[in-house]
Amino acid sequence: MKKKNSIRKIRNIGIIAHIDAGKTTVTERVLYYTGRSHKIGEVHDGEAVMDWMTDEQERGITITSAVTTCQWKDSQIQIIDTPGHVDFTIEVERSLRVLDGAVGVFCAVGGVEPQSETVWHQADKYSVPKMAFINKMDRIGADFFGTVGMMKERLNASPLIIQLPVGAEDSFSGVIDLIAMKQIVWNTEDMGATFETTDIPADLIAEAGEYREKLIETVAETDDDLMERYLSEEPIDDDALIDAVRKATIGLKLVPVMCGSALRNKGIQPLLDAVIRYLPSPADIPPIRGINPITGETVECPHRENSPLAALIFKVSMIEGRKLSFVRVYSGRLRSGADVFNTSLGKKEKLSRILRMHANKRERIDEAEPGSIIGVVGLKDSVTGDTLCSADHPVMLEKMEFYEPVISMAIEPKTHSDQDKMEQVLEKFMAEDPTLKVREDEDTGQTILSGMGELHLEIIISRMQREFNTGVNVGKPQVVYRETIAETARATAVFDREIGGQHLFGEVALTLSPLGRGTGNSFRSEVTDEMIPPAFIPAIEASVMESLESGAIIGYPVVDVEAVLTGGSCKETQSTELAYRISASMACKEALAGGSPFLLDPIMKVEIFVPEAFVGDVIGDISSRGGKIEAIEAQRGVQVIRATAPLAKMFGYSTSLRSATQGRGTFTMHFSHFDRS
Ligand SMILES: Nc1nc2c(ncn2[C@@H]2O[C@H](COP(=O)(O)OP(=O)(O)OP(=O)(O)O)[C@@H](O)[C@H]2O)c(=O)[nH]1
Repeated sequence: MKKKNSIRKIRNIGIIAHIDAGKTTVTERVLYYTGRSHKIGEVHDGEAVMDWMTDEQERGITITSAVTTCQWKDSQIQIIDTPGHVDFTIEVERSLRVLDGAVGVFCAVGGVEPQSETVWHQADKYSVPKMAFINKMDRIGADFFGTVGMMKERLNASPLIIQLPVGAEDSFSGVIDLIAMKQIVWNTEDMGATFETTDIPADLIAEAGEYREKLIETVAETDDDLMERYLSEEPIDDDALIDAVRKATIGLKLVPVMCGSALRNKGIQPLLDAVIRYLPSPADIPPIRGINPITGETVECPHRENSPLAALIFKVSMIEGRKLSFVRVYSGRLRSGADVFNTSLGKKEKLSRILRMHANKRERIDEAEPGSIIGVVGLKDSVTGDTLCSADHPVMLEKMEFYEPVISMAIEPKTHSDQDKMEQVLEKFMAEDPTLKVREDEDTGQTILSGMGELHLEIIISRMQREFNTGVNVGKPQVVYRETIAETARATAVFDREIGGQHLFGEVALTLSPLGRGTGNSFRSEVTDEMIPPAFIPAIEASVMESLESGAIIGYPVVDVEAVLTGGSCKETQSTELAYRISASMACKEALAGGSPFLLDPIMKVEIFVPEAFVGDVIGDISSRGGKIEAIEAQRGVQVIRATAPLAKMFGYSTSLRSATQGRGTFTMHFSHFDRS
């Protein structure tokens, strides 16, 4: 039996980093030193424990949000893998929601690079307390203070140096702990598993003293008690200092900075100690709030075992044909074998197993306490974003997001044997990813994949090929449009025919009128019972709604149209549901064609982060793409340009932004709404 952890001993953290800063290597070392992973899988050997998807290894990006639990001293650290690419911002944001703190890993040579700027800003948006680890101190050109400077400049962070590097590049041997005022030097023979704590060498005493003074001064500025003691020159003990650093970190006032070299096995153990010391436990952060779906009231879900259950599914994976849902428990306990209520689905689901995910094994546990992040087997219909709770205390933790797949791509199996595999693999992907849609094109019979962006679909295709050995031919990515009408149009259709020896009759008169953008479609009946018997109205409504799925121009779904059933007739013995369905569909198609139909573009909400000097060029480029600038504001040292732009004009934008900003600009892009471009 696993030792039970008190909630104060849990740390849920994410590691945020620019591609190549060493996130995987740091994570690997953490798993190694915490004793759960027995072999260090170097990234370049393709054996890293976290990066188990082939695609990630080849592309060098991390796209899963799996969680890995490890034990450090008497605490439990749960590492949530945060993906870093813009096309996956929904995944990034979802993982930022379930973690309580983050460690930013920076390369001591490259410093703060654009991609980490974006994720850092997102973490700021979610008020996530952070620490920084300046990695690769062994590399030529490693510059600890330069990187700290960039944290101020580019992230507008308030770094708090709590360690100094000893030596640099080849001679980097360890760190000076400015709180304990000791030197830590790593042994090289045992992969850095052991280290020695010594007095600070004479030649570094002055520098260490100076930085300790700065440390106390900076922390004192955030803490009145400490400031008083500092000003009256009272001695400040380590515990008081640690306590004040912890408060300032959790209060988002300071970012403790440490350093090391993950590859050379230096700096990881103090980093783990600092995660426990300075980053919050679930009990240190304000309780999450949800909505009671029945009353609409706000419900607080404190991290307490005796509160009603509230848990969030933040990722679903199909592993070996089984659905594994990753869940964060906020309130109450999740018990294996128990029924839970899925608020989003409005029904009960059975939990068959709860698994604690370690790097190299899954451990079955009977129950999960508040603050736990675990894998759950048995939830059949639940998807990412759903809330689990108890039926007598319903709560919805996350607003249902409305995903609009905006890019589609036709795919077909390469060979006959790929056909069946393709269907199975797509089914698996859809179970994992609520943003992926698959349908068959009625005219061509091709399978059409739709998703959130170009890269999203590209990754799906390459996973099909590499992980599942399923060959597919793919078409060009296409924008998914919507259709609507510009003016009111009326149509009457009569179905009057003999089918299978029976005479069928139905007459329907329909008026379609344009509605405001974003209203959706609606249906209303104005007919009397004599014109059309009420029993047939639901069938007519269903048929009209179905017909609106396919517009008159290209066949994209029709939106923002009001359909009014204005007339019709019946014949007592001949009118049937089928006849009304057919006539309603005919009338709808005719009215759509007569209402001056036009296409609506997916309009994207674009957020671009750039240094001041490039703002003019970026605005010019966005405007030439038909984009509209909504706001420009300074945020933590960079300019944030918020704009909307039609997706069709945003293909290849990342390349163009990179070249316009010497690689400094980054952006995120989300679907906003459909409109005329
Ligand atoms: N010299 C040196 N190289 C390092 C260090 N840490 C990581 N590396 C190397 O840097 C490269 C990138 O490291 P990763 O751990 O894959 O970086 P990452 O941030 O996970 O990168 P992605 O998976 O591409 O996002 C690898 O070749 C590592 O071996 C370090 O401390 N010193």
